[in-house]
Amino acid sequence: MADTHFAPGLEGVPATHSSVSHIDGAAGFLTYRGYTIADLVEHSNYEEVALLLLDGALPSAKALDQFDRGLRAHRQVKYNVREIMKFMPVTGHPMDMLHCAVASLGMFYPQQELSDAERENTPHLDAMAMRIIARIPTIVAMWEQMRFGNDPIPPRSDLSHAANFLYMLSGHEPDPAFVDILDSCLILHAEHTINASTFSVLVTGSTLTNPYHVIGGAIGTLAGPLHGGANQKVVEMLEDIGTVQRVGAYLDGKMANKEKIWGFGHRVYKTRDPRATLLKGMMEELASHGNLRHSRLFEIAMEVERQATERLGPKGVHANVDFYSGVLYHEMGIKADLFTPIFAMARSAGWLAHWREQLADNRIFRPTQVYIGEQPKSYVPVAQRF
Ligand SMILES: CC(=O)SCCNC(=O)CCNC(=O)[C@H](O)C(C)(C)COP(=O)(O)OP(=O)(O)OC[C@H]1O[C@@H](n2cnc3c(N)ncnc32)[C@H](O)[C@@H]1OP(=O)(O)O
Ligand SMILES: O=C([O-])CC(=O)C(=O)O
Repeated sequence: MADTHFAPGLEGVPATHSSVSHIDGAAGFLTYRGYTIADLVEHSNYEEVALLLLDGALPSAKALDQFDRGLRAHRQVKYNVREIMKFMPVTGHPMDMLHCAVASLGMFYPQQELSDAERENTPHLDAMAMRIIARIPTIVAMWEQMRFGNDPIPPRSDLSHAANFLYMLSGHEPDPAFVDILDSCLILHAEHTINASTFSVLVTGSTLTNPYHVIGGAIGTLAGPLHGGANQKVVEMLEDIGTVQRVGAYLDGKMANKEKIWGFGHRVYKTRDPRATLLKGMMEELASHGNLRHSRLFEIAMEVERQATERLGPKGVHANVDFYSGVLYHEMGIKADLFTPIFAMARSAGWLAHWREQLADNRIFRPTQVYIGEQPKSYVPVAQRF
């Protein structure tokens, strides 16, 4: 069979119609439902952006208030989820924990797959989406306490989504500057067209399975180092480089061995990812106040970006969203293995918006393949095989 239509990694192949977000990869431009990410970071907050993604339009004050109250009211997870988490090895990666814990939420709800009536019932789907967005931060923050032998810190309903997460992570009143930064990071990570994890949402959702499987699968997909897992790798790489003076030799070694530079390159952007620009700007803003705790890491990051862009820019390989996010989280005192779970917290809104879009016009995903195996032949009994 001819393989003229085969595109490895489905590069350039449209998998769906969508109105959730749009990327101009040549210009380095990203919009959610028509609004630029820069505008949303400046004027909005994560709660509003999540609802914008889910509903398709900026909400009225009443709708936003209702959604926000819903998020605050559903932060608690059932005691049984905590019991399940108790059996997970504390040495496991938080993304593995999150994958299991989110999938397990489906067992605490009556239906295992969506009936036709449920699929067409918008308020029912809205409620499921809102509850998932509300609970992922709780699970991540609970784990941060539980893995060090502490009791989870109960969520607070008087705090915003970002503030409550930071509070639950540490048990301390969060620094308002860090709340603002995290809120902006959540906005910037909330959505990104048909990336690998969102594609997994479309495929899993198209079978009409429950949203916990859909989001669990997406979390597993995001965890990989070629996707969301790169943010942890970036900070590990910067630590490994250690000093600004070592950047050149480090990059030369990587290039010579044909190894990837973490946080660089993108299937769609052939210029700098606009989210990297905004994240770097936030780090510069923090630095301008002169009290960065980890300025060394930021200086190394900037030098890696400068030198890696000199080497890889001509190929269209530039810094992506994962390059500066970890440096920011590190500055906020967040551990490196929580960077990708924070990405998942944010992306849950985009995933669920695509899940809703898929259900509204569903057809099961079932692509084909180019068969390159053997033609039919006779079975050979084991005694006659060499
Ligand atoms: C949230 C996100 O998912 S953002 C992406 C996060 N992932 C990373 O940062 C991991 C590092 N980056 C990568 O592995 C890739 O750039 C990906 C996975 C993001 C995109 O992969 P693809 O679109 O398949 O790009 P592909 O691997 O074909 O790269 C094209 C060329 O650029 C090079 N290249 C791409 N990324 C990098 C990199 N990070 N370091 C060095 N070279 C790179 C490739 O070696 C290839 O070179 P060649 O044409 O000489 O063979
Ligand atoms: O779009 C992609 O392929 C990966 C990405 O940047 C994201 O998911 O945010």
